[in-house]
Amino acid sequence: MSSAPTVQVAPDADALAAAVAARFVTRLTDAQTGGRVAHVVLTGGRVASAVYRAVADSAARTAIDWQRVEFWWGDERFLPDGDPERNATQAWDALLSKVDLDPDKVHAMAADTGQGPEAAATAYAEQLAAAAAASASASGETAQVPAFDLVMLGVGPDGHVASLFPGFPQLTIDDTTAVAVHDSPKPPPTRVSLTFPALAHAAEIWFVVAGEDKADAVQTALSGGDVPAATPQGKERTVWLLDNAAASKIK
Ligand SMILES: O=C1O[C@H](COP(=O)(O)O)[C@@H](O)[C@H](O)[C@H]1O
Repeated sequence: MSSAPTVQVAPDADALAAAVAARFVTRLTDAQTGGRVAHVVLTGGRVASAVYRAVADSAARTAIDWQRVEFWWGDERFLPDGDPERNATQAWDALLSKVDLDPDKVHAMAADTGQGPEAAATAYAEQLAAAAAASASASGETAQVPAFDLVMLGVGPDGHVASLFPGFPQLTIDDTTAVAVHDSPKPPPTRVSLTFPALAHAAEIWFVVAGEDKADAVQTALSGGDVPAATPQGKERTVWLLDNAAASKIK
C-alpha cells in the first residue's frame, strides 16, 4: 500500500527548516511510543543540514529518546572519512554530535578507504539486512531493510533523489537495497545510494525542498512526470515540504 502525496509550503527556506524540525521531533517521539526504537533515514544537502541545525537548536529535541533512534542514510558521497562533503559528516556536525545517541545505532555508509563503492554498497545492504532480521516481526516477514519510520529525501534540480539520477541504470535495480553510482552529474562523481525497493520500506517519506532551481523538478514529480522523485511513496504518508520558491510552479 502507498499514499498519495500531500504538499505543505513554508514562506522561505528558514521557515521550512524550522517546520520540518518540529515535524521531525513529533514523528520520532510518535515512533518511539511503547518503547519502540525509531528508524530514520537521513538525507544530505543544504536544506537537510538546515533542518538538522534547527532540530539541534530546538528545546523540543529533548522529547526524543536519542538512545532509541537508529540512523540510516539514503545516499552518500563516496569520499574519505570526515570529508566535509560527506552527508554523514554534515549530519554529524549539525545534529548527531549534539545529542546523546547510541553510536552503535548510527549507520553511516562506508567512507572511501580504497575498497570501492561497490564494496561499500554491498556492506550497507548487509547492515540493512542484519537490522531487518534483528527486528523481524512475529509474522516472520523477511524484509531486506528495517521498517523505516521516516525517510527524508532532498531533490535535485534534475529531479534526482538520494543518488538516483535521471536515466541512470540504478533506477531499475530491484534485486538489492544499496548500489554504487559512478559518474554522477552532481559532484562528487562516485556515490552509494539506497534503491527504490529499499526506500519503499518507509512508513513516511518526506521530500524536503527549497529554492527556485528545484521548482520544475517539484512540478514534474508531483504531476507524475519522468523524474526519479516521482517514484518514492511512503506506506502511510508522502509529504512534500517546500518553500515558496520550490512550490512556485505547482499547477
Ligand atoms: O548530493 C546530494 O544532493 C541532494 C540535494 O541537495 P541540495 O543541496 O540541493 O538540497 C541530496 O538530497 C542528496 O542526499 C545529496 O547526496
